Amino acid sequence: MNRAGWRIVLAALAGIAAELAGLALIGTAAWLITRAAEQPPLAALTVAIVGVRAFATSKGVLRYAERLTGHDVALRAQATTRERLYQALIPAGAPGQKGADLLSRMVDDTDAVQDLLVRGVLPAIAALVTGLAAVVLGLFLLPAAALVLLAGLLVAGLVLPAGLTALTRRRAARLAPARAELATRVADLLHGAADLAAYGAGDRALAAAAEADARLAALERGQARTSALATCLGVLTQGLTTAAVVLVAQEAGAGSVATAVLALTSLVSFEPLLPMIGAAERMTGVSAALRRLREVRATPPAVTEPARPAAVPGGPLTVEVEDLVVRHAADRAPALNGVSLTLTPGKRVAVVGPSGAGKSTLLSALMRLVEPESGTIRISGTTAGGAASGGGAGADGAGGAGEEASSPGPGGAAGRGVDLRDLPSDEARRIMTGLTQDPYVFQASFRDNLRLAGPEAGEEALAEAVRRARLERWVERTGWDTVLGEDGRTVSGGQLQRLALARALLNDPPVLLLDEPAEALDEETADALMGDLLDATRGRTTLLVTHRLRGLEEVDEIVVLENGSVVQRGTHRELVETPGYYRDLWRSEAMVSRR
Ligand SMILES: Nc1ncnc2c1ncn2[C@@H]1O[C@H](COP(=O)(O)OP(=O)(O)OP(=O)(O)O)[C@@H](O)[C@H]1O
Repeated sequence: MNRAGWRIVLAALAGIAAELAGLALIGTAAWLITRAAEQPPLAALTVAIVGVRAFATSKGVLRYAERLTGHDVALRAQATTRERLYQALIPAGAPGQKGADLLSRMVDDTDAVQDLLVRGVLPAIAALVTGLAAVVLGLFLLPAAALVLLAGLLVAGLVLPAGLTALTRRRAARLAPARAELATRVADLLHGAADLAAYGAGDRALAAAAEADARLAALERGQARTSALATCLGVLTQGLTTAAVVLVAQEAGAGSVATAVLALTSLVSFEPLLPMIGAAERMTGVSAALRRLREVRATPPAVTEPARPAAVPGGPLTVEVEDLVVRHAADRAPALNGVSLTLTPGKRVAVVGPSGAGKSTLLSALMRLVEPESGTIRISGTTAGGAASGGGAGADGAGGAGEEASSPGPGGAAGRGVDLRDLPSDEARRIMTGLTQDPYVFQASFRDNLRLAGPEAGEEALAEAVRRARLERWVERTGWDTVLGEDGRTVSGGQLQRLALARALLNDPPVLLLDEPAEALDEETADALMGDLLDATRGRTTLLVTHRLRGLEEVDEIVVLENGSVVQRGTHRELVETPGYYRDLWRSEAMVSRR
């Protein structure tokens, strides 16, 4: 048995010992009082007096030990569960559950693991052993009374909890949707407050939330009534069983000492059992919580990690995308349908196309966030194996455009570099990463928000990234250590985009990916940012996804995507002369800027 197993055994033994000490205390005390009433010589009572003291003291000590060991086991189990959950969530592509639901799984559902042990398994074992001990004692004193006690214990320990569980299950089928509905209504109220206020829809939304609240409250009241009734019936069973034991004992002429011992041990043997009725209700929720946790853990990761990871080729890297097909769901058309492009060291490629064309999907595939259905992404360097040197691929002049070298890793094909699928996904993201479509601002200082992309970065590197992202004036005003607000709400869209760009520049990956860097910026700022960005990426292997065409004269190749396929490719000069999406967009941009 492992250490966790031994800890559970220890906690269970401590719980059993504490309950048995309680039973023994009451049994001995009952014997002592009734026997003392018969006024025997003091010597006849000495052992019982010592026993009462010993059981009273040990009961307290054992109860303390039980709480200590039980909670130790439960908290450790909870920590392990949470750790496993994090491990299931870390791999690329978090499971389908999002936001509030995932948070509730992380917090409430993992608490259920603690309840399972502290309120379920461990007390149930102690209650079972105590009940058995009382019945065995009864068998020695008066078998008929023991049978009465056994019947009472079965009603309180099995029938009532089973009945309550069945009723709770039935109600849970209505409670869970009602809870989810209230949570959704409240989330809508909180997150949509501005829109609700803007269109005067706040009262309606509030009324809908109040209705959902009333429905949930009614269901919960019903559940509370059922649970209270079951607890009452448990106490009633305890009283009736004790009375029945006394009657049976008197009927059988058991004598006052035996009657008192039987009556009081019967009464006490119910004590650990009664909380099990309430626990049964909680356990219904616990089993649902455990099922939800299993669901998260069983969610397959978005991409498969290689069994034998290949080494990242060394030197400036070339990325070759060939006939890439990516489908987000089996029943949907492919988001990318046979896309090919090559990024040689120092080359800058822009990907443009209408909304939904598959631009972000292409970046996700390069970052190993989605698994391609077919096609390949190959990475080759100028030297074989080893870690790729970080930053500014091509900056040292090595490996000009089109230059390739073999980099035979264990899973790589010699001569043609390695397939991206043969690299661990975090390695893939170390060599190819950058600005994502929905950058997030953490509730932390500006400095820490930036350091996310370079924990080791010194002050100079931070300042340089800030300067290149044209953020220095804002940082001067707000300060490096200003904590950015919840959900980044103290940051404007433009500042958020610049912060994300600063992160990408600070991280300085061998292949820089930029998804809509000028998104949400006004024309003037967007132009300035794109100008700076194109300066900052000169000589750096870059894939730039953008909606704006201004500045693209500078990039080496432009790829136009439509419906997941490449419909045009070439330089800016070539594309503005060719009829198609690019020329149309270029003309409409020019018309807008002339106005
Ligand atoms: N996680 C996803 N699950 C299902 N479908 C998705 C997912 N991500 C994208 N899609 C679908 O794939 C297609 C391509 O989306 P993608 O985000 O790559 O386009 P895009 O060109 O980047 O669009 P935009 O310019 O609006 O960001 C769209 O039809 C989109 O609805």
